[in-house]
Amino acid sequence: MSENQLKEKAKNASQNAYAPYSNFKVGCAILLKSGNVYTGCNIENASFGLTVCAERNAIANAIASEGKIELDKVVVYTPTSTPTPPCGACRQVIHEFGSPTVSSFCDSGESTKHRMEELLTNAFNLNKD
Ligand SMILES: O=c1ccn([C@H]2C[C@H](O)[C@@H](CO)O2)c(=O)[nH]1
Ligand SMILES: [Zn+2]
Repeated sequence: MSENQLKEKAKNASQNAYAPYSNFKVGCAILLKSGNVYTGCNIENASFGLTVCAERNAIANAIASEGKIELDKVVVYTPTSTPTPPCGACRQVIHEFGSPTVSSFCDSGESTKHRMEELLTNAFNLNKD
């Protein structure tokens, strides 16, 4: 699936966001190495800390359907005038499932594209022996 098709899916997913507190509806589409695509939106909670981002919900959706996953591309839509790459928590969770490209786009049409290593340098890993 093309980057533009992934953008369309991410923006569509944002329409399902539950964001009554921030009114900031985010959507995410992820392309797996398997070739399949999953989406997610942010889901807020009255207990603010329980809010889950669009990116992590997309990953949860993929794992619920496929079990083991490997991320190829992550595309995020935010309702902003400049592209907004994922928050730190999402970067660490994306890192858990591969080293995808991460694209962010917004309402101005502007977009950014980063490799995971740029977004999360020296990532935390459990290097047990
Ligand atoms: O990477 C991010 C950062 C924030 N949000 C959501 C969480 C919250 O509902 C709203 C404002 O922070 O945006 C995401 O979906 N992804
Ligand atoms: Zn996040």
